[in-house]
Amino acid sequence: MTVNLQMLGTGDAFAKNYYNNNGLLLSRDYTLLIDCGTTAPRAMEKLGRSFADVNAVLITHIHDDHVGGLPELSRLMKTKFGRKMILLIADTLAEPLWESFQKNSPVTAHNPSSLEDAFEVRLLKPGSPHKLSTEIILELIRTPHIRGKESYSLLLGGDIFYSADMIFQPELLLKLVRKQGIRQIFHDCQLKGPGEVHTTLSELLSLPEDVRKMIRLMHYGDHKPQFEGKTAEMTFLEQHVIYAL
Ligand SMILES: Nc1ccn([C@@H]2O[C@@H]3COP(=O)(O)O[C@H]3[C@H]2O)c(=O)n1
Ligand SMILES: [Zn+2]
Ligand SMILES: [Zn+2]
Repeated sequence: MTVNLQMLGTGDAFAKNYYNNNGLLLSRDYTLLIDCGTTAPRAMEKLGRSFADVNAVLITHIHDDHVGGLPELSRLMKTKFGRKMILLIADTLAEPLWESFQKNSPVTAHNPSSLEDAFEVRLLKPGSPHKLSTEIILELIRTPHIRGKESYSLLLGGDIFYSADMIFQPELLLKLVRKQGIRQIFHDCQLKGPGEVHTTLSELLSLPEDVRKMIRLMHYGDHKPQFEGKTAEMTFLEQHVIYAL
């Protein structure tokens, strides 16, 4: 049994050469879209994929590069496929997501009247494993990004960590690897300048070698080519490439 990861994009919020950092978790009987930023519909088109083949969309936090494509996704599902997409979201994020959804929606006569009108909403409890299919089990872990706003990274299958946008958390990463048997880490990475709300490359380089070996970098800026060969054992996750997990 194999689960694959294909990123629709690996760029940060301002990247022009990369689509937003959104991913498809692909298994034999279930496809999960992780985040749906403004560029997600275009990236799906570019990959020749259809939202009709996605079983659910999971949201990590409320920033446009992670949720800006949801109004188009909802509209497409209703008009083209006559149904609603399943939306998986931490219970605490449902209200702020609805506010952002309304802000990102063009005004039409058929705008949804609630999040439940736009999606089949499934609220997830952070800190508990959720079995989505025979091969996909995930848990939301709250991680810091913007002060006062909740954001959730993902534990996939108990041995993979997929960061939401987050401030560097070395203790968490060491605990996941040393105590919880994590063997792969997909991490957001700000390559230049102070991190502020993201983890920087310098911070990730300060981790021990055995942890660095597990890390693939994502959510990077357009200057990424300048950093090839400068990330020690860490490798860049490339958009559109299919990785076996
Ligand atoms: N100068 C900036 C810096 C950041 N931002 C927003 O902050 C968000 C941080 O998380 P993100 O998901 O990378 O998206 C960033 C921008 O929306 C912004 O809008 N302007
Ligand atoms: Zn982001
Ligand atoms: Zn963010």
